[in-house]
Amino acid sequence: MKIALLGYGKMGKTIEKLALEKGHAIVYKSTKESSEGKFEDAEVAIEFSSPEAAVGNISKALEAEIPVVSGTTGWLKQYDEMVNLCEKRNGSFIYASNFSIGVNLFFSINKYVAELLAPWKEYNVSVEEIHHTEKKDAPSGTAITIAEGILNHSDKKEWKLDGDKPGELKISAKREDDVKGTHTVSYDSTIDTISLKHEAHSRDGFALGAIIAAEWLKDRKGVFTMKDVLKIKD
Ligand SMILES: NC(=O)C1=CN([C@@H]2O[C@H](COP(=O)(O)OP(=O)(O)OC[C@H]3O[C@@H](n4cnc5c(N)ncnc54)[C@H](O)[C@@H]3O)[C@@H](O)[C@H]2O)C=CC1
Ligand SMILES: O=C(O)C1=N[C@H](C(=O)O)C[C@H](O)C1
Repeated sequence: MKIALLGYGKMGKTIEKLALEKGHAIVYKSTKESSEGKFEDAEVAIEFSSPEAAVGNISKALEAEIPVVSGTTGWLKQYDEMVNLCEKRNGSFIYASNFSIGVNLFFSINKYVAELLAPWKEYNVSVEEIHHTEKKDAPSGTAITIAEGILNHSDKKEWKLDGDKPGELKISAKREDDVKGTHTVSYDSTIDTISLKHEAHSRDGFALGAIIAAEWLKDRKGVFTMKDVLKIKD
């Protein structure tokens, strides 16, 4: 598979390493400052850039009729715009806040536990995410997906960064040196705490999931999610 990497930072470089090991070719790569290779040679684009650059990068791929996998977080107010563009161009598009298989299983476990705990009002639920200090957005895209999974089964109305008012699901965001991504859901009562935790040990899981998504998307048309790719049913 011939891959274009839109964004060649920590994730772009990890994807390049694993894609080459799997026998794929990188035919184009771009950063904020420069690019190399021929974009039009790509069979699929994998986009991990920055919140400000994501919409431009995804549009560029869809306009060129190249299927695009996007993992950039922090731009989702314009998600519907990208879905509309994909439909207009009869293109192929997957966005996921987290491409790792473990986190996508965690999303389903999270929803199951939220439903199970819903009647037990003595437990107060909250979400915590910890990431490296270079991360631009807070809370993480993954924490937002987790919060949305809880809100469907909760009296709380909305998630809020550091929220502590009734009806707010609190998300705490911490930044520590080289943390790849740790997400914890806690159900606290005066008697005990129930915790669900996912801890990424490296970026390989995110990168591998994005490559699997690109392999799956390459010959399909439409807008998809990682649940489609991994055949996960909630
Ligand atoms: N969905 C997922 O599984 C994951 C998502 N992410 C997200 O991916 C994004 C990138 O993460 P990292 O690689 O760690 O960041 P990074 O800061 O190491 O790399 C970002 C890259 O994007 C490039 N870039 C910026 N503007 C660009 C433009 N207009 N065109 C092309 N390239 C441009 C930068 O030059 C740099 O090469 C972040 O939003 C992060 O939250 C990170 C890990 C996993
Ligand atoms: O910026 C990161 O590094 C990560 N970002 C994603 C997010 O915002 O959820 C996924 C992962 O946790 C790593």
